[in-house]
Amino acid sequence: MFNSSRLSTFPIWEVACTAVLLYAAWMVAKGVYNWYFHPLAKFPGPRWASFSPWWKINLEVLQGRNLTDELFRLHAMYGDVVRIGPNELHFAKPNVYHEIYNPHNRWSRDPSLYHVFSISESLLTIMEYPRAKKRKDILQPLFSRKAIIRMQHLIQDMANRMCHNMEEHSRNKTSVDILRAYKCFSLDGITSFCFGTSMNATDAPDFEAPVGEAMHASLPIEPFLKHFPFVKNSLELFPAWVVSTVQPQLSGLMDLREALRNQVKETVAHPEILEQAEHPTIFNNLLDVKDGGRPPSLINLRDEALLMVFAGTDTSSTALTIGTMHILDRPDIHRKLNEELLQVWPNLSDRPTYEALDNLPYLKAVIKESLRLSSGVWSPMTRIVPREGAQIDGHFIPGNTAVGISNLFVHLNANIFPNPHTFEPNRWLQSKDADSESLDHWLVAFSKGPRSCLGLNLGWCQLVLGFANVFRRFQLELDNVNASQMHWQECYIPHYTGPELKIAATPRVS
Ligand code: HEM
Repeated sequence: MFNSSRLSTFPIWEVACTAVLLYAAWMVAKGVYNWYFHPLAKFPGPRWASFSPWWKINLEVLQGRNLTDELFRLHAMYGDVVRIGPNELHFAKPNVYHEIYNPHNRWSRDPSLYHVFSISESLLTIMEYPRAKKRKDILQPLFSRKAIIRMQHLIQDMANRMCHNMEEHSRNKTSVDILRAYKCFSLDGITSFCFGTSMNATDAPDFEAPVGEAMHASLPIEPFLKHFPFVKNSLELFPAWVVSTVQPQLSGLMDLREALRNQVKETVAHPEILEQAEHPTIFNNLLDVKDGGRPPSLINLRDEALLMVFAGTDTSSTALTIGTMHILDRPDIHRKLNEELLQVWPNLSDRPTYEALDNLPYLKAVIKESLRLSSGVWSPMTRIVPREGAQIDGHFIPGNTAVGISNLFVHLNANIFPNPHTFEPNRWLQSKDADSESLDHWLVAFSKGPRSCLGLNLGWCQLVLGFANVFRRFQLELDNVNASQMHWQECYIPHYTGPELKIAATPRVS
């Protein structure tokens, strides 16, 4: 029988206090070890950063600041290598980028950064290289340049739908929120390309598509979930409707999750759907298992699909937005781009091919400059040094250390890119003598090495068709906002937090 008197005599407070004290003592002992005896003890950096992970939690979660802003300050104080965690180093010299992210380094991803992106495994979140390579080899053929050229009509179709919605704005005499427009364009392009079904976001009035809005709303939670993974895992335990009721701004995201889960379920139950589809999707590749291997689980397939959406939507739309805002701020660049587009696209009712547009040198320079200033991922993409250790920037780095360098340290380096904060496409056109290094070597928005972007060709195609369609088909003017007012927060990728980016877009007649 239940004995309540036994419970009342159980010293619950004493046990709790002892547990807290033991935890605190363990933290202090570990902190002291980290300061004085850890293999990274000789590397400079803020004292509390090496003591415990709470230095980063305080900066990113409690103060809500960008780690990369702090990194620029720290490197100015401490030099080229800074210890920014008990087990983490950040480097500042651009050439170190190619020491860490290069084809020969098969280093694992750092789970403490990447675990946040999915509950099961997807290409981005498989930490070890050999298993990631297997998954990448399966998906790669779908994302080759040849495949993108073959399926360019899918992206052009989304560009048409975005332009129709912009025309609607013009008829209603309202300006277009260009960030939202590009997000919808990228989202629809990726979902239609990867899964064979579009989310129809480009058709949403004012480009306010629930899925796009939900993705935008969910991103600022990333720094918190990164440090407190159990919260992310417990979100998965609740049905979608519960999460949507408690957090209504996440309802679009839950819808997307459900839609992809149902699609995956349907596809697995009826694989003949794949044969009937108009074009191959990631599911054709993932479910086509050879050599007696096992296909990924349902949840695994859903997470792979979700990650495609997250990896490709914001990265492409941020580059398009940053480029567009800067071009409209600079009449000389705007004029030059329009003149070039007019040459290959003289008749407005034609649609030049992706290959023809991709051959335009000035458009290419505009895209590279947009990628440079948007930079793909902002947070240092940490990798784990193999057990035997490695030489980086002339230092011996012990095995199992997390190392990284943010893309921003390459793209904003004034020696490589003079006046780095200025949008200057011409810098990509200046001829170089045969011996000098091409500037392309320093364009790292898609990262480098074996874990670099799978969707590079698709992303590039979205930029080419996005810029070409918007600038050729519309006369554009900034509506009471300019490029210097843009504001971005680091949530692994840049997340927009500034004023609405409104553009008056009038359809051209010829
Ligand atoms: C302008 C557009 C894009 C940029 C700048 C970009 C940038 C990047 C970067 C920097 C990484 C490395 C991330 C890391 O190591 O932490 C990455 C990886 C990845 N990206 Fe992209 N991306 C773009 C578009 C896309 C698109 C359209 C897709 C697919 C739909 C995509 C899918 C992926 C995937 C699956 C990975 C993981 C690759 C691996 O682990 O091997 N990306 N991307």
